[in-house]
Amino acid sequence: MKFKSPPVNSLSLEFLTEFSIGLEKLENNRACRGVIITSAVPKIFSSGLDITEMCGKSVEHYGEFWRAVQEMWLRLYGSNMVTVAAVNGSSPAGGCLIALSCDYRIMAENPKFSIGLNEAQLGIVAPFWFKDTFVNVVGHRIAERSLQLGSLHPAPEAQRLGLVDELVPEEKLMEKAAAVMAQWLALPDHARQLTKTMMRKAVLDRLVAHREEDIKNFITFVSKESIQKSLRMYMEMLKKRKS
Ligand SMILES: CCCCC/C=C\C/C=C\CC/C=C/CC(=O)SCCNC(=O)CCNC(=O)[C@H](O)C(C)(C)COP(=O)(O)OP(=O)(O)OC[C@H]1O[C@@H](n2cnc3c(N)ncnc32)[C@H](O)[C@@H]1OP(=O)(O)O
Repeated sequence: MKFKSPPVNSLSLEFLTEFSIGLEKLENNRACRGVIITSAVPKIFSSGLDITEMCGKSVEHYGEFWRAVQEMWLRLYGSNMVTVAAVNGSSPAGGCLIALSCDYRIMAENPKFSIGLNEAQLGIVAPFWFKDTFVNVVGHRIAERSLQLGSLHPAPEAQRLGLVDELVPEEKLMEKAAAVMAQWLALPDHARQLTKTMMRKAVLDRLVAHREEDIKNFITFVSKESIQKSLRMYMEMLKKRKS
């Protein structure tokens, strides 16, 4: 799957819906045992959740949007397929969540590309299931420090922390991803799938059990005037940085 929503592959409601439908179709296709996720937009894997979806919209819209974010994660993190992220550009916040939800992460070895859960920098809080996914990849201490600081880690640091599994030159990224996929697909599906479920089930079940409460929390949180102000200021900062 190649993300192609220029300029920055931000995860809008429409993008998330299409992504989830795409994953569902592949999941239901018995001929498909694995998926490599990458980007067709130069230098950007995904800029994370589309901030405009969280600014100045109705309570109903926030609810619909957050359900789509949850749905995407439940499908990807809970997928029976082998999932490999070929991270060929920067990947903040929701973009990082997508990579973290895969079975294996390969990143282009460009120090200008960064990845991490930077929510704290926007004045918002990564939800518990973002945090759980992160902890399952890098461990509690690294996740705690990185989340509190809202760190975006340049590719070499991301590899040192275990946030990505390996770095390769950008031109070799897809070749490497295909080799990793072949290695993982060499195992019997049922054994690999049951093992994956065993490792991820508790974290998935926790969101399933608290899904409606999580949506309510998101709506309450994002509707606060102080949070709206932080998000607006962040968007302005992005625009100023450009000019
Ligand atoms: C205790 C109670 C707890 C309760 C908790 C309950 C719920 C939790 C609540 C909230 C959690 C919400 C979770 C959010 C996770 C997220 O994903 S937030 C998004 C974070 N993303 C970012 O910080 C990335 C911002 N973008 C960038 O850093 C850069 O754009 C880039 C990706 C590095 C690319 O840089 P580049 O120079 O190439 O491009 P530009 O910066 O010029 O951008 C082009 C264009 O795109 C716009 N844009 C960029 N990112 C986004 C985005 N994420 N959403 C929307 N729009 C984006 C940018 O503004 C430019 O627009 P233009 O000026 O109009 O051209």
